[in-house]
Amino acid sequence: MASPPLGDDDREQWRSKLLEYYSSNAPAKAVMVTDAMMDKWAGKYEELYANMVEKYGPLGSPIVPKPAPKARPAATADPAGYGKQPAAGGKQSGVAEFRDEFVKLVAVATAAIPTRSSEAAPSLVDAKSNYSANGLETSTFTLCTRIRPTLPHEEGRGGEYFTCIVPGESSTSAGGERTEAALVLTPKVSMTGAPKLEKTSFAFDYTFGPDSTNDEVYAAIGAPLARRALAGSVGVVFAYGQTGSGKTHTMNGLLDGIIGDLYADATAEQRQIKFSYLEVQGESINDCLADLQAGGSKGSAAGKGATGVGAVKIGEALDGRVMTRNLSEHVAGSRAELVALVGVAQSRRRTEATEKNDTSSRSHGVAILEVGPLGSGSGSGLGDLSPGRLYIIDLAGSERAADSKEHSKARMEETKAINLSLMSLKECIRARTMASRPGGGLSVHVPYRRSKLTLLMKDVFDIGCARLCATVVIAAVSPLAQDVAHSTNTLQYAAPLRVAVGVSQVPIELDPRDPVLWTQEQMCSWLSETAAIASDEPGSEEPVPFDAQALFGLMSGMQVCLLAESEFHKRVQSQVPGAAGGGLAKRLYAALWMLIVDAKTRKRSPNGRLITEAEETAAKEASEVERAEKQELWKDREKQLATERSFN
Ligand SMILES: Nc1ncnc2c1ncn2[C@@H]1O[C@H](COP(=O)(O)OP(=O)(O)OP(=O)(O)O)[C@@H](O)[C@H]1O
Repeated sequence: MASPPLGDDDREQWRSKLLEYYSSNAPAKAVMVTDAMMDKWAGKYEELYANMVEKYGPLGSPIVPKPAPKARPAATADPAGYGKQPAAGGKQSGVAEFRDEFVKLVAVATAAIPTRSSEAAPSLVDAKSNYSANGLETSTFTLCTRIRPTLPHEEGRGGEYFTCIVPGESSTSAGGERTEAALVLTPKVSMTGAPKLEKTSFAFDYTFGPDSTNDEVYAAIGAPLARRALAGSVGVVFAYGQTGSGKTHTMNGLLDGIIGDLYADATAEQRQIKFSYLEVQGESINDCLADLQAGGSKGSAAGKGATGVGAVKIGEALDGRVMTRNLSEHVAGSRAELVALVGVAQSRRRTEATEKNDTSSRSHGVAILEVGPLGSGSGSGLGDLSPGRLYIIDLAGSERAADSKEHSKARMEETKAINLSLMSLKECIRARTMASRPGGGLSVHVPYRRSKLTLLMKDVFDIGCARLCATVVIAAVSPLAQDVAHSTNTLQYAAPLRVAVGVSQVPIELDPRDPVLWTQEQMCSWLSETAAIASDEPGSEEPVPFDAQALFGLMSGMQVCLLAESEFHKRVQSQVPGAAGGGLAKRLYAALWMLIVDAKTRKRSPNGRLITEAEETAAKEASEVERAEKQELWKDREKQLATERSFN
């Protein structure tokens, strides 16, 4: 006969039953059957038992309870923070339900924006030209945004596929500087359930709207950069934004136009155009043309992906220039050759289908064009013009955590690497912007060495960089409400980078003690003096005959600083053979190295002025005095406290 069911007041019998249950189905929890627990559940033992069965299964058939889902840390797949903001709309916000109302509200809001003149965009880069106090042309930053059109497959999809980002009004400052806004009309559903638009305006040097063509973008950005490259300066243009926002479309248009202009130039015959293409994936850099012969013909099998065949090394030279090792350069004799090279390089870039783009670039693609005179002594009449360089950078698109949720582990890692490098790019942009503000300058640290991508773009971020560099940043955005959070994020980060003409440039005081800046004569006289001092040192043999002019006479300070140590030794020893020459070369090279390091680490005030040694010593002494005064004050205070305590 079955024993009668236990009543809730059979405390000890319930205790045994619970112990038996836990020992069978969840042994680790058996210790929880204590008096306190029995007290807590007094009168409700039946309910407690039922809860246990639901959680751990019937007696003798344990089930393992599912752990509570853990929130995925944002840093894993979304370090750029794109996933933090909820997308506009979605089921929660109800934007899609009010689509028709929102479309009407956007139409009303945009009707109020004055129509723009139909003139083509001005040459934006030239408009930013500026001259510093010493009369030298300064580097420029030009900041644009491009709002792509709604794509055919997005038309008629309903829901949140409606436009909410448009070109806004243009305005001209008292100083005559013109800006153009990108207007974000974020759809929101109020607490009372009413649809409303939240307006945010971001100022750019120029806003290219959905109707702007690649030709228009080229005329404003590409043509002036091509002219500058032909004149021997450096230009960098990069686009960033969400995946599928139109970066590749824009950069390809720019590259096509620039190539056309370089070969259409009247002096094209006397110039040599070299092309390289690399892709950056996290910390790996791959040469996309590694297996091609110089003429563009194909060699062995191509290495796809940023490993193996075309692995490129990147670092900084003594004079601060960014140097690449193992990156092939291809001389393109004609426009057709260059177009073919570009085609090969781009076809090798890694692409994948993403939530937003079927052929999404999953690496940062960097096209480098070098434009120089056709070899020395060619009679080109181009003189000693140093080669111009253009970096045309098509960044991989950022993805929100929500958009990458279906990715495999490898793709998640890839997204993480892309977002991390974009995050360090953003940090550099932010720091560089702060440095451009009055009072910012050289005291702001721009962490461009933190990632390979930003190191490659050193000319853009190095505040102390003496090279003339025209930088153009294009913030690429989708116009759709569906993407509004991500687009706002892109605009938000880009907009502060716009710096007014005349404000951005910190006049850099040239350091007369920096050997990189010395003339041939200065370098030769320093080498002669240092060699004489070296041979006067105690223990040195007879003074060694050393003629710096004969060895380094035709070289500028920078050229001598760039010599490899072995080459430096070879030259000195060609004149002073044996151990004496070896010792001299060693001492001279070490002294030169010290000068370079000193110059690189010399302190400057926030306005860029060099701090003299006397000032540095005075500042140090002043801080010692201040510290001593503080210590005295502190001692007085302690005495006072001790007295107060003795009274109490
Ligand atoms: N201004 C434009 N006019 C017409 N079509 C455009 C425009 N911008 C982008 N598109 C189209 O949108 C799609 C996505 O553009 P694109 O591949 O350039 O995006 P992306 O930002 O480079 O994306 P990802 O970062 O994923 O590589 C392409 O089909 C492209 O042709």
